[in-house]
Amino acid sequence: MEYPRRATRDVSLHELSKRLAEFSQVRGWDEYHSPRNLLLALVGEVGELSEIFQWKGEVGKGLPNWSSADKEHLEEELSDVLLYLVRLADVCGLDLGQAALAKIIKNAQKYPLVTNHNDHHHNPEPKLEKLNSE
Ligand SMILES: Nc1ccn([C@H]2C[C@H](O)[C@@H](COP(=O)(O)OP(=O)(O)OP(=O)(O)O)O2)c(=O)n1
Repeated sequence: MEYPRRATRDVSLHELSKRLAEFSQVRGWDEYHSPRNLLLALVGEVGELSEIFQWKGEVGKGLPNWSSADKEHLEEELSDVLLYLVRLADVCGLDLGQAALAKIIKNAQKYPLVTNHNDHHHNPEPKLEKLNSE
């Protein structure tokens, strides 16, 4: 695949869930896709994802100097993690998209924005009360 890529349509977690359910069903894999097995598979893929960054030192945003092949490999491992995560939530009967939105709201309540009016021009970045209090 070439980089940078054209933006295409948005993909929903529901769509991924449906595609994964069908993928498993037609292969007769449903009995193996238990919550525990999927969790272990997820952790295994997180390990493979970590290997890509292992020993590299800090990596710049946008992955400067990475080859297309390296970026494609990263895309595949990120996808494996996402797909097992989405499948895990689905077989648990949970709506991961709604849960994640609810969690973002909860996070915002836990870490409210604190605007420092006196220092606005010097430091326009919003401060996190939680970090300041630590
Ligand atoms: N029982 C399985 C096996 C695989 N997959 C799907 C989900 C993952 O997206 C991908 C994982 O496939 P592999 O276990 O073959 O892992 P890799 O693609 O990482 O291959 P490799 O470990 O050889 O790099 O296939 C699945 O849903 N259920």
